[in-house]
Amino acid sequence: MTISFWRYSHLLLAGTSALFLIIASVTGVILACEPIADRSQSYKVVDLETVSTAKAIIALQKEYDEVLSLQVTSNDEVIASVITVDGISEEIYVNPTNGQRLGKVKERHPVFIWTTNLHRSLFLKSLGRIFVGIISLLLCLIAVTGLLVLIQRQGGLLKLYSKVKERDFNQRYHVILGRWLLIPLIIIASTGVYLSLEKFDLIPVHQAELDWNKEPVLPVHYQGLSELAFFKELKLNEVRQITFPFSEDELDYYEFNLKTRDLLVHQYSGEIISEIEQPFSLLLSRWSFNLHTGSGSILWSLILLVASASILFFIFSGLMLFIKRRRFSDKITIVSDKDVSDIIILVGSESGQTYAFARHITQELIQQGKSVFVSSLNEYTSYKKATHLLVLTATYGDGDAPTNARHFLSLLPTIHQPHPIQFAVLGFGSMDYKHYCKFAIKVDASLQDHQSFTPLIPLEKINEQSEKQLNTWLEKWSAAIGVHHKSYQSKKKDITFAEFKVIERTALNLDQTFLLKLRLDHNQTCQSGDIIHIKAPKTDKPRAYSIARIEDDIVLSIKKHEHGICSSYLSDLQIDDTVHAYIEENAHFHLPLNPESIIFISNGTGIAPFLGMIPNLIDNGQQFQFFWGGRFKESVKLYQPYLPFTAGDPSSSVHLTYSRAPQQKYVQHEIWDQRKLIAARLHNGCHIMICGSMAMKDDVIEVLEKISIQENHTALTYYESRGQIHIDCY
Ligand SMILES: Cc1cc2nc3c(=O)[nH]c(=O)nc-3n(C[C@H](O)[C@H](O)[C@H](O)COP(=O)(O)O)c2cc1C
Repeated sequence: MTISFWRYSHLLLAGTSALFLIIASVTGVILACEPIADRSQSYKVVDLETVSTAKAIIALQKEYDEVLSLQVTSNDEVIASVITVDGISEEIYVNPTNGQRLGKVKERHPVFIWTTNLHRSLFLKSLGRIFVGIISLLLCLIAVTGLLVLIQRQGGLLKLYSKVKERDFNQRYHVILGRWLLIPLIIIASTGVYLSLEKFDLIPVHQAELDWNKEPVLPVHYQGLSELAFFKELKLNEVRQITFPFSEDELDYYEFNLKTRDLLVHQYSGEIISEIEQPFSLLLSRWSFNLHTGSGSILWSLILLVASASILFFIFSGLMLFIKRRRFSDKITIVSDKDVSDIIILVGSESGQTYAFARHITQELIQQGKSVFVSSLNEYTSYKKATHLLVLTATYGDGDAPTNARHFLSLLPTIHQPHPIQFAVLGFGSMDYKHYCKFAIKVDASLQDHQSFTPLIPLEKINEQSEKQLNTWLEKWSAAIGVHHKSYQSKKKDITFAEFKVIERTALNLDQTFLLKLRLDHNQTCQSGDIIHIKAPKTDKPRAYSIARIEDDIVLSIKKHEHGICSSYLSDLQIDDTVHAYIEENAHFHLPLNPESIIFISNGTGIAPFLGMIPNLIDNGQQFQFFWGGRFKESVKLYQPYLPFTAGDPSSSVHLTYSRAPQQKYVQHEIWDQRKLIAARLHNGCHIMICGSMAMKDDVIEVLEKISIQENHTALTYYESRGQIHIDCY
């Protein structure tokens, strides 16, 4: 089973039972205090191993008019039910060696009685008890699935207690507390389930009964108890309860309930008249009770208290992690069901900006009571109830589709729509490219040709995510489908350029490539995968480069182009020079949170973000595979100071290929050679990060597609829709 399966099960179980677990946890904490409070005033005065039952019985009979029973508590205190010489009947703690009264047995505090009722049945009697039993079972499953996630995450059972790699507070302590408290939690939950099953008579009990009609065999000499071997030898520590004979009649016996057996004993001869072993189910029930309530052990009560309180922390930190994962996910979660939605939004996006706009429209429509279904263009299919289709798509390369839209044009003619649908296409692109919004144009033309689709409004193109253009289009489209619209504001922060000091610049290598190390200012937060926009002097447009974050610096890998103004300017920089730039967050290409493993694929300068990510993974002991394609064997030397492996001695997780001599291999060929490993990793939830040229990306995606189908019998779009593929190409 994969980690994601167990993680989803863990999340689902916790999500459905969270409210009740909070009640169980708070009441559990209060109830765990009861044995601790009881122990603060202990009536244990002697070591029970040293006191014979003969001594205790004689002492009690001397001190009181009548003794009905004697009970030994799990805290080694002795309680006697007596009638005093003044004729008062009471339950008291006694000193078993002399029968002296130590204190009256108090009633339970009303707070504990109230809390017990809430904890056991939510004040709903039998129905509540059933409910609580089910919640206990769910807690058991949550703890077990949590343990399985933990075992897989730590790399096996034996590494369960090895160093915790997570840095995020909630994540880190979810794991640390989890591995210490899972066992107590499993015990609390499973004993809770057992006690519930027992309450509803679902545990078979074969209880034999003591035979009161049996006659004694041994002759009676009327000796005192102190002369009878049975009473002399049996010490109080083995006793749970003694019920005294009702009268002095020879056929009235002592009834002894010991730890594992029950006996009837003749009061004058000490002969065992009848004896039964207690059934295993009864012992199990007693253990369950003690383990669940902490009765009898102050240490265990404290562990129960901490474990119960920890449930609150697990719920809180789990919720925080869930929210964080959702926030970090660069895809919109699928809204509603494709076959019940009126409006279908299909997105074609590579770096996630188009999704931001899709998210805005979806939220607006949902707030107005519309049912909306959102997915990628690759996931195009039939829609039973749809009346409107909206396509939002970027363009890449030579007017090509973004990766998550590459199948749309071939899928379109093959799928039959049950009803006519009105469509609109909005293209996202940049006028800097020769084929401005060309893919959106192709999509629009294909939909026009399809008999199921009729245009609602003509195709529009948005240059560089222009908010002004977006809002004008939004007004038109909203009016056409009859909804209100709220203007769109991208969450991009205001751009402020800053000065970055040059710390290091390498010489050009044989590929005309060099590394530039810049110092970050204290206020700048960024991580590997973000983009730096650098403006060369006397130019208007900044150039974008992917960054590696290494401690307080960022490292860029730059290829000097013959007529490239910015790359030439950067290649001439000296130490302590400054560059004018700003950093843009590129969340969709950050290191995924706690991935099972990662496959890094890049060529040329696309290696840059990975120079910061790989050392991080190695530090955390996480699994990775690294594929890089360069031109010559010497090409990788430039990056060696940042890679914790050497070019000549690649470990099994490092795959370097060279397109020129000696072996003439491209990165996609090496990926194909490693297909078994890649397929297995993908299947287990591994993330793939691709950075480099668009041409390399197209070839790599083609090979991954082939591997996915051939080895896993699954289309690559399946892994894409689960957010496992991250692309940042240029
Ligand atoms: C490597 C690269 C190639 C691009 N090619 C084109 C293109 O051929 N035509 C175009 O109009 N825009 C092109 N663009 C611009 C993107 O389509 C545009 O930035 C879009 O808003 C990105 O949306 P996304 O973040 O959802 O992928 C290209 C952008 C990049 C980075």
